[in-house]
Amino acid sequence: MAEKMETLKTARGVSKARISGLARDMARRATRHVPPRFLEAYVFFPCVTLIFLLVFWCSVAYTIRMEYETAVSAAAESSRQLADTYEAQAVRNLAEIDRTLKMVAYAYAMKGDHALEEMEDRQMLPPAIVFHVAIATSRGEVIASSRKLPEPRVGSEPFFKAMSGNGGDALFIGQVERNAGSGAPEIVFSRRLADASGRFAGIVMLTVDPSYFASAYDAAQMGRHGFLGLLGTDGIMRVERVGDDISWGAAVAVPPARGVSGKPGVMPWDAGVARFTNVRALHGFPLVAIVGLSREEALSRFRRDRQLYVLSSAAGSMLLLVLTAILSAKSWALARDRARTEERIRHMATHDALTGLPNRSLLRDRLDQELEHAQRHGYAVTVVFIDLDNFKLINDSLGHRAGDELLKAVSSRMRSCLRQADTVVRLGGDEFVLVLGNESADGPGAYLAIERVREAISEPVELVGQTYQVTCSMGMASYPIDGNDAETLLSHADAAMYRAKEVGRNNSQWYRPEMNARLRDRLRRQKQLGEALARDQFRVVYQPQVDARTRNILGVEALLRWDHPADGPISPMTFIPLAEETGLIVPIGEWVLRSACRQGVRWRRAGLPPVRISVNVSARQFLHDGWAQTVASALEDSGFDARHLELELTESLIMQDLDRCVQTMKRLQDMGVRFSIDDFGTGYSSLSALKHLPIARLKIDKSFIRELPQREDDRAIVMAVISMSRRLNLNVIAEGVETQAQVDFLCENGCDEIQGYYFSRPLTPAEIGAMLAVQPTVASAREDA
Ligand SMILES: Nc1nc2c(ncn2[C@@H]2O[C@@H]3COP(=O)(O)O[C@H]4[C@@H](O)[C@H](n5cnc6c(=O)[nH]c(N)nc65)O[C@@H]4COP(=O)(O)O[C@H]3[C@H]2O)c(=O)[nH]1
Repeated sequence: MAEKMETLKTARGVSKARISGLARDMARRATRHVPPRFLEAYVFFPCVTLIFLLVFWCSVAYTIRMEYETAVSAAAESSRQLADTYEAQAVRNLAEIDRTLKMVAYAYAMKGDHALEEMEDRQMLPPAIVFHVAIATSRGEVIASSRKLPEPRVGSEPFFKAMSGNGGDALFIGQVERNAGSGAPEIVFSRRLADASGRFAGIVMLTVDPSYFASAYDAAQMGRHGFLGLLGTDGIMRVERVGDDISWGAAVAVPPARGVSGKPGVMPWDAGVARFTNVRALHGFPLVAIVGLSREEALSRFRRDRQLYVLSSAAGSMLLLVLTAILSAKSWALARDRARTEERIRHMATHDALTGLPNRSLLRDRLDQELEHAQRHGYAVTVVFIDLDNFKLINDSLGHRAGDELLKAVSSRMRSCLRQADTVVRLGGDEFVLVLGNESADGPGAYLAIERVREAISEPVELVGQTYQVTCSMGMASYPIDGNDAETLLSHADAAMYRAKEVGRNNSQWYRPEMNARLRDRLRRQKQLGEALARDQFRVVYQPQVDARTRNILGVEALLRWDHPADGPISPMTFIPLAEETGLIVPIGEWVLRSACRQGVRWRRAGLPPVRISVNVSARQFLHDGWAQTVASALEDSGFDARHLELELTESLIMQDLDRCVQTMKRLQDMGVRFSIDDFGTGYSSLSALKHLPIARLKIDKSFIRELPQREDDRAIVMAVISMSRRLNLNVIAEGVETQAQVDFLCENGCDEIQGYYFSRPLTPAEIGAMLAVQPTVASAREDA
């Protein structure tokens, strides 16, 4: 039974503890699986993407570089091959021209003036459409020409002058000149003619259009900006061709004999256009062949490919960046949600779900921090244990929802009357702990704060439409006086709180060393109390309630006794509050009720007159669901007449929840059960409320009887209660009557019944049986019945 009670009592606490345990577990698990920050997808993806893009663009740059070098070397190679071809072609053409001049010179020596005519007839001359061959005398008169047009005199021409002087017999290649007759540009190749004695006899000339030497220009290979040219070693360009443009006569510096260019550059004849240029000195001729390929054209394909490559790579990179951004954004959102969930779980693990206050698991952290701070700066820290006095009752009677409302209200009041730096913790149930830090060791701060909290808690609170007042018991322990560490301070504050409860609730107690021993005792008692029912250590004694006039026993009050095997009899004043607090009063009270009912039946069966039995009922019992059912079952099981059963309720019990109380009372009244109000005068019963209650008797508390008849105010109260009962048509009984004077006073003032040591102490059932057996009549009891 005790176990069952403990289970009932802690059911909510356990489930809350289990929830917060679960939350802690979830928090642990959640944090255990959290990857390091750099492995979070929203960091990892961009990093991997950036590294990938870096590598990718390095490889793009490398590939472009390689492509460029391939394109450059291909262009250089192409330029070299073209130069080879051009060189060979130019040398062949020049050699042909020179051979023609030599043949004409020979024929002139053999045949005289008709040599040219004869060679022409024999088709020994190159095609006249391109080449013109002529012979001039030593005076410069043209005496034979393959050209039909009359040849001008050439005596003044530079080539003639050059030949007529000491020119030797080498081939002379003139500069490009305009023909005096036709105006067409021409290059004159000439050789010296000598007479038999070797004197200058004239010259043989071959003129050709300079474009003849540029005809090798192949636009398919050289593009529109390729360069093809023949440069005289005298620095005068004989012909140069760029695309379709042919020109001559430019004076440029003569390049090295064999210039091979692997790289593009701008040569003196290039007019700013960079080219892959190859220069070849023509063997045996005073000429240099030049071939140049425009860099722009040679690398245009590479440039196109490069652009395409860069654009497609950039597009790919952009796509990748966009995808990464989307993934990262999603992952970031997920991570943020997860972080919020973790935060929520962490909060759940460290805070109480109902009140939002820090819970037990955070208490140690906060307290340790405060102590560390206090040790460093010489401050005091006060730990306050708080337990609401009537919480269990309100929770049981008004329901959990009202209990929750009360806890929330109390929590926010406590929070609002403390500093931000102070900690308010809900341990579970109706237990709270305050940690008041930063107190100067001898200042009044903690006292004032504790008083503020006590007052705030006891402010009236509205629950299910009614106003209630809740008080609390507080226990305090301070660093450094009462302990140096969290463990000690908490246990000392707890012990002080228990002391506050013992002293009578609604008060606060500072820790004193002897409290610990008391607390240990109390816990031991609590455990023993839980086992007492099962070990059959309880018994019930009965105290007679006698008629004030006739002194006949009208009823008996059932009073519980606990015979502890080791400690002897234990007073109900000690163990009943403990049983109420732990909830054990419910099964214990039921046992008393059943015992009393059974005893009543036993007396009847023994042939004794019927007697009223009053049973004390505590609030927790009475407001417990199913109490009426328990009474009905006790009556039925024992067969005791309900009309002889009286339940003693206290004023405070009734006032806790008047409506509910009235409801239960009415149900029991319908069965025949009666009620008396115990300890009348000690509470604050509303008289108008009493009028509506199905009450048979008022019991004047013994505290008003003790000093009767001497004390005036007690006299006044007793008389007032008796006269009020008269008016309300209620029976009055005085308890704790010990003296004749008290009896006289009560009788004189019309008290109906009397209970007290004056007549009898509480007795065993057998002793009561014996008393009843000798009693002449039990008129009142019978009347009542
Ligand atoms: N000084 C003095 N005292 C007298 C005199 N006559 C009777 N008493 C004592 O006064 C108490 C009367 O009970 P109570 O007011 O209901 O007060 C009771 C009642 O509140 C509680 N109690 C006892 N038995 C039960 C029980 O079965 N159920 C519940 N709920 N409470 C119980 O324990 C309290 C104390 O019970 P007890 O120690 O038995 O103390 C009894 C009784 O022994 C007298 O002339 N002078």
